[in-house]
Amino acid sequence: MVDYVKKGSIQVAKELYDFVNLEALPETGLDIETFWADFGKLVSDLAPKNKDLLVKRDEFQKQIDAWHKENNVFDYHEYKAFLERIGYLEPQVEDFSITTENIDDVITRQAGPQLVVPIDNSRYTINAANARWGSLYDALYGTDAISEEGGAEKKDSYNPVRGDKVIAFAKNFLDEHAPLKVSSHTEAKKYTIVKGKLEVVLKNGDTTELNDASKFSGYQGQAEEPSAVLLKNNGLHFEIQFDRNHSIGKTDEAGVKDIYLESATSSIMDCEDSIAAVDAEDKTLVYRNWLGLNRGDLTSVFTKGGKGVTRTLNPDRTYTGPNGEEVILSGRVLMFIRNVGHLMTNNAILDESGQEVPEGMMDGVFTSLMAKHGLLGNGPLQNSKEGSVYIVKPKMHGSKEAAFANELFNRVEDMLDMKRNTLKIGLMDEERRTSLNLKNSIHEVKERIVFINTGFLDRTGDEIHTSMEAGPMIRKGEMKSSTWLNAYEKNNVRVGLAAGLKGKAQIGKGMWAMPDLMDAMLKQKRGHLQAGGNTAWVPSPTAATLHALHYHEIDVRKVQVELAKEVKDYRDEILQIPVVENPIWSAEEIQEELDNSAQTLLGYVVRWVDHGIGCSKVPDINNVALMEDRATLRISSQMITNWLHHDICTEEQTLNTLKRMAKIVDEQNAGDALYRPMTPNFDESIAFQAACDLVFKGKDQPSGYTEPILHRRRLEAKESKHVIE
Ligand SMILES: CC(=O)SCCNC(=O)CCNC(=O)[C@H](O)C(C)(C)COP(=O)(O)OP(=O)(O)OC[C@H]1O[C@@H](n2cnc3c(N)ncnc32)[C@H](O)[C@@H]1OP(=O)(O)O
Ligand SMILES: O=CC(=O)O
Ligand SMILES: [Mg+2]
Repeated sequence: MVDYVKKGSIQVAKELYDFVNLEALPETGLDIETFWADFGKLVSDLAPKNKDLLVKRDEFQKQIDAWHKENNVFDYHEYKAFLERIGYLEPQVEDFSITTENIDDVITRQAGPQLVVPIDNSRYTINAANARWGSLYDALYGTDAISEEGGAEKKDSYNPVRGDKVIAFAKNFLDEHAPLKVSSHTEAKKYTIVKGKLEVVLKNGDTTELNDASKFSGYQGQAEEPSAVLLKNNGLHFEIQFDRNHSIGKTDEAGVKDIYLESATSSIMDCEDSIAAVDAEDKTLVYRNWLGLNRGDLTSVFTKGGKGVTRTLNPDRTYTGPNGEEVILSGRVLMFIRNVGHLMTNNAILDESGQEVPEGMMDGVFTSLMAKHGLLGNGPLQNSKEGSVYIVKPKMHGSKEAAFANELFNRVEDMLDMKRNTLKIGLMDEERRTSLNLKNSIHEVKERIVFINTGFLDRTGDEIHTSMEAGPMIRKGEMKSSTWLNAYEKNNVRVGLAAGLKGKAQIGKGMWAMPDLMDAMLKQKRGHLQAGGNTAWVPSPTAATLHALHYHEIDVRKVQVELAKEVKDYRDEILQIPVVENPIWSAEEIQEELDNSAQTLLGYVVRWVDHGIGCSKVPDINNVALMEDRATLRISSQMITNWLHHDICTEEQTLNTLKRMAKIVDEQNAGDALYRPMTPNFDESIAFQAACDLVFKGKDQPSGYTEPILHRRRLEAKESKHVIE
């Protein structure tokens, strides 16, 4: 039973109410009574509009379903005309340019990795905030970016053969991006600063300097024996660090102990798909962490390797510049906060008729309130130098929903006494109706937009669900190379550039969802920059450091200049539905696809429902660890639902597959003492029931979203004490 406090027209769960009154409102200049009265008014004014937008989504889906049922023979021109007629495809607004102001340099002047982190985990969240800088040596040594061939295996103790490979890679990086006039960094014996210039004494006694002296940006320590030299390339910094007493530094003739890269320039603190927040208790934790991040005083105390660790936010980094001036660089990422979308409600607050209020409205108000502490400088650190708050809004369908977000943000600014457009918006392009109407959607938020991003995972889920009645979908692995997806990626960049995002806003690319495959990421993720993305998502700080290498290789500003010349309307390609007309899959192929989706689905859902963990590394059937979140779950559940609906597989086969895979997932988790197996009593496992719901009731889920089922089942698990803390 939730303990509520009645406050005017609304009821607020006591835990959240106390937190807001005692921790969040003090020092903001806002009055408690006025705040809650304004919140009640906001809900009564905007909740009905929110509801109407969701009704519109359902109406479109019903119309599209009916059209496919009536039109067995697909005629593209008729299909498109139908989408225009019902308003799903909107008439496009005239050309325009965005006018956002007060944007931090990270967005306007830098291209770099964007790290996403579940905000309910303070340890990871602080780590993400500090991931602005990362050790290249560690990132290479600890991952498959360096192969184990030739005796370079990772061992319990330091393996010098592997270490040498790491150093060779890193010195090559220096030669590529801060080359010397003569010779190579591998030949360096000493680095010194002479008359504001970097001088390098070589092993043969000669002295050389940087090919491009302007890359030298500062140093730490003494000019004649610096402890770090700061360099810059393509707008990103890196440090060569020296210590002749360090275990690595003493093996290097120049005393180099590491190379530190500016890594994640920005980070997304996620209240959405990577967390499980279903009630006031969970939401309070989320908001409390965000408050600490904005004040700069968030701390996490934990045990690692048998040792107690207290993790705090890093300070800025200070250097002496080439002319003796002080140079200060941020020690932390620029933080965005991803709110939830317009779909869900949460029982943390009830409206005048006892209904749960829209969770997106709660997030809008509370995440902005917490950020106000940063704007006012209430703590030791500040996020934005420009006085802006960066909110990512996911899962919006079309321009009317973007307009609604804008209206909500206006109202929140008024309520929190913030200047108009203090709240910036990152618009996720991850639903079909937004991709098709992207220009109009950007137009609705043109004074506050700071990023668009192709959330291709949710977008794939929406692709499957929207065209559920069109036929059986191609296999999951084929989606990435399909016509619609490639056109969607290109369209996002093209529309963004045409709307003037270059130099004003990020054009972001999606997540690298294989956190352990760093070699593959190094080989593939430069494609995001070549496609015009000036940021792209990574799942971990290590991935951020390695992905940063791509931004040294490629100057995205130049790529964007070229891409901006292209004039093309991709919407006809985006509308190519990825169905198979005459499926000829063998029984083995069908079973393989089912096994694959069922395994990752169960592996993710069991941790969500029983443990409240919203983002997990789950092995697929080939034992590759995949990052699973609600968006990947949306794909796997909708995939199976689609094949069931089109009789590619049977209910019995699917249930048997789920049961068989549950056993495998149980075995994979056998080492976890807190794990609650799904087998053999399937009926008693709430997690297994959730998985079945997602698949067998998947067709009826709004836009194929997984949140309604997950939330309901997690609440059930919490109530029945099936929860594992
Ligand atoms: C479609 C979408 O919406 S994508 C966006 C949602 N996805 C995400 O947010 C992905 C975020 N990533 C994660 O949650 C995690 O990296 C996972 C779940 C994928 C893997 O987590 P784990 O199995 O614990 O990772 P692993 O054991 O390899 O590494 C743990 C270490 O890395 C750190 N770490 C891992 N991921 C992150 C992260 N995203 N941010 C900060 N630190 C991280 C941890 O803090 C920990 O270090 P510590 O012990 O010093 O604290
Ligand atoms: O939010 C990201 C996605 O791919 O979905
Ligand atoms: Mg998404």
